[in-house]
Amino acid sequence: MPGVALSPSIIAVSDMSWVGEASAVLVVTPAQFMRGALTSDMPKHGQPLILCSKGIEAGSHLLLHEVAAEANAGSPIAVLSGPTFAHEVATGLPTAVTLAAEDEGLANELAKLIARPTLRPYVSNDLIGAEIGGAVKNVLAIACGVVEGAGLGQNARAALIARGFAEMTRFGLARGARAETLSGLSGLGDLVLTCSSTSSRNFSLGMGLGQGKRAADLLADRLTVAEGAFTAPVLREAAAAAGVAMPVVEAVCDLLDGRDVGSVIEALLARPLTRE
Ligand SMILES: NC(=O)c1ccc[n+]([C@@H]2O[C@H](COP(=O)([O-])OP(=O)(O)OC[C@H]3O[C@@H](n4cnc5c(N)ncnc54)[C@H](O)[C@@H]3O)[C@@H](O)[C@H]2O)c1
Ligand SMILES: O=P(O)(O)OC[C@H](O)CO
Repeated sequence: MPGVALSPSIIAVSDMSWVGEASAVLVVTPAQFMRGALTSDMPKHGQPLILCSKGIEAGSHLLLHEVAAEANAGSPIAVLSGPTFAHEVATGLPTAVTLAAEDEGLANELAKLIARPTLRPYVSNDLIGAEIGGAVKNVLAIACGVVEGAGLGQNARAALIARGFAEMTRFGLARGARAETLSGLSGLGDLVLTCSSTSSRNFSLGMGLGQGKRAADLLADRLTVAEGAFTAPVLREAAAAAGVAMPVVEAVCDLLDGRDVGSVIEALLARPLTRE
């Protein structure tokens, strides 16, 4: 993040043994590397792990708090998620987030540690809901970027946000999330943010797909992660396993697999009419 100075209270180190000095650990590797980072690299001192990454593990279909519990048994786990473009948080623009932990006492303690005059955490004990909102919205943001890139209009984007939220809710409820978490900051809040801005890496990946570029070329050019590209195929499998229909997610998978935009949109619109 060029041009943004680190707070003097943050010390950047490359030696993981420093983790022992911390009162809590923010875990921020891309989702698919979280198990590896927690298993092999990190000394285990039993401090709370605050998971900030958004995704579902490939193969196991586990949410990241489940991955962390397996990789680092004994550490208390919390999830920090919500509408948080990093450059806005870093420059002190007002931001609100969900901070979830099974033990609400822990969530309250961590909220005090993390809160700043312009960063306001709301606590929850619904880890599943907080994680599913963040993981699913990344895939839906790709879809909204496609709409922008292909010039499909603002009606289409609003429809995708609303129907995408219906998919997020169906999948979340099937996996044990609470509806009010999905309609809160970490679900609907983050969905609205990432579906409306080119600051989102997922949205901008979708824009490229909508302009007819190949997913492999777009991903090869990136310096930072667009999690939705990795979550989409995992989510498609996990939704099938849970018996949940997610047509927008399937359409994103088809586009990432190289199908052309016109035929994917046509197929999405040609599905049988149904109840809202
Ligand atoms: N950037 C944001 O605005 C933002 C906001 C909220 C949540 N997130 C989530 O945070 C996570 C990380 O996002 P980011 O923007 O920091 O991504 P990034 O790609 O900029 O950085 C990820 C970090 O993980 C490291 N890393 C990459 N591969 C690794 C591996 N195999 N083992 C260990 N470390 C590895 C990278 O060196 C880098 O320091 C994602 O899940 C993202 O969805 C990002
Ligand atoms: O740039 P994106 O699409 O990864 O979005 C970043 C954050 O998840 C927004 O909350």
